Amino acid sequence: MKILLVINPISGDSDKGPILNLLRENITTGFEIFKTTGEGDIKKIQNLITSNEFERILVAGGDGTIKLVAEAMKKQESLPIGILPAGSANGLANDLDLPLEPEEFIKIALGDHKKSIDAIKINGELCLHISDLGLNAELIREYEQGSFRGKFGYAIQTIPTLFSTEGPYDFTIEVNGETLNKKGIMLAIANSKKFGTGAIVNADGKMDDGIFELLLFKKLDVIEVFKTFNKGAKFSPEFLEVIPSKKAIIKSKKKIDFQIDGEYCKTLSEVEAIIEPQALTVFVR
Ligand SMILES: Nc1ncnc2c1ncn2[C@@H]1O[C@H](COP(=O)(O)OP(=O)(O)OP(=O)(O)O)[C@@H](O)[C@H]1O
Repeated sequence: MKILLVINPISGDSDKGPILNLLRENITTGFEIFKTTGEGDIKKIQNLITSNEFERILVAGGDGTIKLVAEAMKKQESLPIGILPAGSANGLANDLDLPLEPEEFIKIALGDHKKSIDAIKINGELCLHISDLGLNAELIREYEQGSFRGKFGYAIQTIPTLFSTEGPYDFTIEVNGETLNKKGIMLAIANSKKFGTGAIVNADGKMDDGIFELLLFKKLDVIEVFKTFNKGAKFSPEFLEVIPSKKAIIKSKKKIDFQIDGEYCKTLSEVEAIIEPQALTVFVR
């Protein structure tokens, strides 16, 4: 079997050496390695895929690295991806219920049980997991500018960001044939049940149902935020409104911070989201 391994050396601030050693023990036929550099990776991965006959791609990194690979495969037949969770949050792996022990996730990534999952095309970019406009994107912006990576980095940025947030924001949402005017501190576009941190905000969301959910968070409420640790929690409609759809256009007069799959993008005032059914195949338990 011809395998390409894409490794992100900086993701999750972790040493990928132990994963590499385990892969060498498990794949006796060898594999090609591509280390991401943060510059032009999509094009380079695309060239590698088109000039080789790989049968699967293993990805050692976080959601951002999986997204690079997914973007690289957009124009050709998609290869199945074996996820080796090695990011700070590993939101997609978490949502797919992949284990975090290298011996375990390598077994799955080299196995033959796979499933197709949807993606969301947001302003032309792929979102595999969850994106949002507002508070969480502000937090990610501060985190990326800070000097700490990993979950500690997120935690340390939370308090100052909560105090300096520019929300609440006024959103105009064209969805399901209606135009809605809504106010909120954050509007997420979710293909998954959870945020990368594990907070369960969309318990009914499925990654293979051909729809996404718009999640409008109306205000900060500590009790409701604590409920996100609990799988079966029902949120107050004063805190969270859920709008399932296949397509939405979100507008705001004020430019708002925006993130896709845990990566800060920029501030913008219009977002178009369209579901891409079965965009990606991944190995699962
Ligand atoms: N060698 C490198 N140096 C700097 N940046 C890199 C390098 N390789 C990849 N990147 C950048 O890393 C980002 C992807 O990181 P990824 O999301 O996989 O890890 P993470 O942020 O630690 O994890 P998570 O998304 O799970 O929180 C991309 O923006 C990519 O351009």
